[in-house]
Amino acid sequence: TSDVNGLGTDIQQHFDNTHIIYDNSTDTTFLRGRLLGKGGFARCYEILNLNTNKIYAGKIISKTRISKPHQKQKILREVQLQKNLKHRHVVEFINYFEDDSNVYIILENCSRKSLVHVLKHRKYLTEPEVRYYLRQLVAGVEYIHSNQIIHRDLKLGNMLLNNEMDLKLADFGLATKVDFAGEKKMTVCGTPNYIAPEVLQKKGHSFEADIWAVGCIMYALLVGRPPFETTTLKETYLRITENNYSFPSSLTTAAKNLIRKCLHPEPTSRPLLQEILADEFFVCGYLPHSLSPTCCTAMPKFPSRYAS
Ligand SMILES: CC[C@@H]1C(=O)N(C)c2cncnc2N1C1CCCC1
Repeated sequence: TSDVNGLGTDIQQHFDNTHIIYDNSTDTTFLRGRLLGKGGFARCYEILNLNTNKIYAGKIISKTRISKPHQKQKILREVQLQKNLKHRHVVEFINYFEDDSNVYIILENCSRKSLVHVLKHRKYLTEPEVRYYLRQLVAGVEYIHSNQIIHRDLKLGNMLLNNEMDLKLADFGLATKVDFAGEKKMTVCGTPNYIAPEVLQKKGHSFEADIWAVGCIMYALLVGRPPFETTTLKETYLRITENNYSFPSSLTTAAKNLIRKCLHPEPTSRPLLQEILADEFFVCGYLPHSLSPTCCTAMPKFPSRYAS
């Protein structure tokens, strides 16, 4: 392939011009690139903005798949929630447009995929790495909660990494806006991965459901598997309602204590986001302010003066 638009042939080869996407609302032409994966109704692709030569991630949903009004509403609500959010640790919403056959959601590109991929390579992470990722996750969740939004599907697959290894919170498909102080949501349309007991039991839920998920994420990053994982969904749900999980002996006391607080069955007994960052786990251990991309595939050796 010749270097037609100065991108360099290594990137150029990802984009063939058989898939041209035109956004007439901004008079912008995109090339559709390689498939990144599927999420819900959407097929996700790298896409290249030919006006700016910048690469984005595009969620492309065929209109045939959202023929029923409530399905289109779901997409529009996701866009509505995400489009006004602007934070270093929340995926940036770029644009939404439609053509005859698809709707398009253009988002910030996260070239290093998600923490699912990191854990696939690494099995489990060191405590300093977990502090590094959790600090950014908590910052992003703090921001969306301050905008009255509950994410409701925090999980490793929605924790994406850009080229600089910054964590970006993604996928507001199950998110909801709290309309008044003290409002309790009664239902979720979809199945959250790290679902909290109060959501399962339809007792009314709010921001605390995201804290439960942060506890599940912290456990999964340190142990290499989720706290309530079993072979069937029914058994997993039973363990969640029974609060039945255990720690491997490898975990430090500070890590176990923080996870235990986040996984408290009573939502109001769980820590606030600010309390998580002030917890002994964070304060009494080394928190790297940057992480090499090699940590996606190999265990880092932190300077020995930073014990754990
Ligand atoms: C486009 C969907 C999703 C996403 O939201 N962003 C921002 C993203 C940004 N960059 C790469 N991938 C992204 N993904 C992946 C695609 C498959 C699963 C999640």
